[in-house]
Amino acid sequence: MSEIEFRGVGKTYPGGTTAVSDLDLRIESGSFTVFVGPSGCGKTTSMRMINRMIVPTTGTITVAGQDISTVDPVRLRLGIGYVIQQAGLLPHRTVLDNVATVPVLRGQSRRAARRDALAVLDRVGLDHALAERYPAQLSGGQQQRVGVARALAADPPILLMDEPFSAVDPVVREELQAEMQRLQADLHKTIVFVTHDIDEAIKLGDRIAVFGRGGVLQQYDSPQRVLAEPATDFVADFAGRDRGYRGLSFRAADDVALHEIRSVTAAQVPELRLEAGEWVLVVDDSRRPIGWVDVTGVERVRAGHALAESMSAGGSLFSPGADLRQALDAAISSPSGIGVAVDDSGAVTGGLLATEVLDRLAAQRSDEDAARNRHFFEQEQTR
Ligand SMILES: Nc1ncnc2c1ncn2[C@@H]1O[C@H](COP(=O)(O)OP(=O)(O)OP(=O)(O)O)[C@@H](O)[C@H]1O
Repeated sequence: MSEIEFRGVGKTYPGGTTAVSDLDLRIESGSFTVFVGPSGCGKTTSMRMINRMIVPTTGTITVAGQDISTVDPVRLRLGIGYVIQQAGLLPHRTVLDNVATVPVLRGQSRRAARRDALAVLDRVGLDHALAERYPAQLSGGQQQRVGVARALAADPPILLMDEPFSAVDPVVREELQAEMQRLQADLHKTIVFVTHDIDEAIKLGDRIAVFGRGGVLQQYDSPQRVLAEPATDFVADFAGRDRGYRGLSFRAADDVALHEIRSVTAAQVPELRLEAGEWVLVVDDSRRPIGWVDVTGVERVRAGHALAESMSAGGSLFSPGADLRQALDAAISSPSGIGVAVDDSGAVTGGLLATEVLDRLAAQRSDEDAARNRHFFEQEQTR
């Protein structure tokens, strides 16, 4: 068990800045908790008080029921992995030795620690070929993976992650987020993750703690509830005007209708007879989508231009198990207005329309509103 609890915790720095005010928070063992909020609202300070890098001014923090102010900080930190932005790797040690650092410090033989480190590299999706490189010889995303591997190597029950993915580009960031979700599904660590990005918080967190100015906790709730029922105007503002749209990611899209899509292979494109405004999907031999063509595209191909230059790139795809947000994204990012649905192998299974996705949303919401209002009318009658 590795539950973390803050009771009446405050931190005022020597200069007089109050970074955290009267924080009460219980982080369940095995949960993924995200501290989110704008810059300077005390997220990092709150996180660093968990491993005693920062000492609170008031209040108590317990880990697994034990007041951490009574635990030797070195011993405490052996059970708490820590991942930071830019990975914080030792520049003069190889990837493998970086990952093996803490186990060696804990007394494991170097040979055994290096062997185990290789297994951890597998866990975080890093090729063994990278093991003997130095950090500077890796991409930003690879460095972050090494940072995560190093934190996992000692198999600590708790993992603290301070903006670990904020310095990498958006595509790599999504990959790292997905990797984290996969890892957590396997490992069930108690993870505390700091970010200022509400989308990252919603994606990763089982629970989100939204911090506001002066380090005041505004809401501690599931991502769904932070979006649907913001506790304060600050949370509503921070979660953004498009929080209704973000909330679509919690709605299943399995009942959205799929229509047949008109599709051709690349070889068939020159034969197409299209009206203005008509679109046809180009697929490969395994029926995987390549792009869309309209009448202009077909004319360009006939005039001898390469197909790749004549097509319009497809939008995002709608995969099995995806939610309403992905369904709507697929439809509105497609040049034809038709979202492309694919199966697990990536082959086209049909098309979906934005208007029908919105109809599904309206139907789901009207059921929920009816259920809420029924309760309201019952209350009226019993008065
Ligand atoms: N060592 C320090 N001495 C004095 N003030 C500090 C110190 N560390 C942080 N602060 C101040 O405490 C407040 C909270 O900082 P903290 O880093 O916890 O916020 P944060 O929410 O993590 O912000 P960011 O996202 O920018 O890292 C800020 O006003 C900051 O300037």
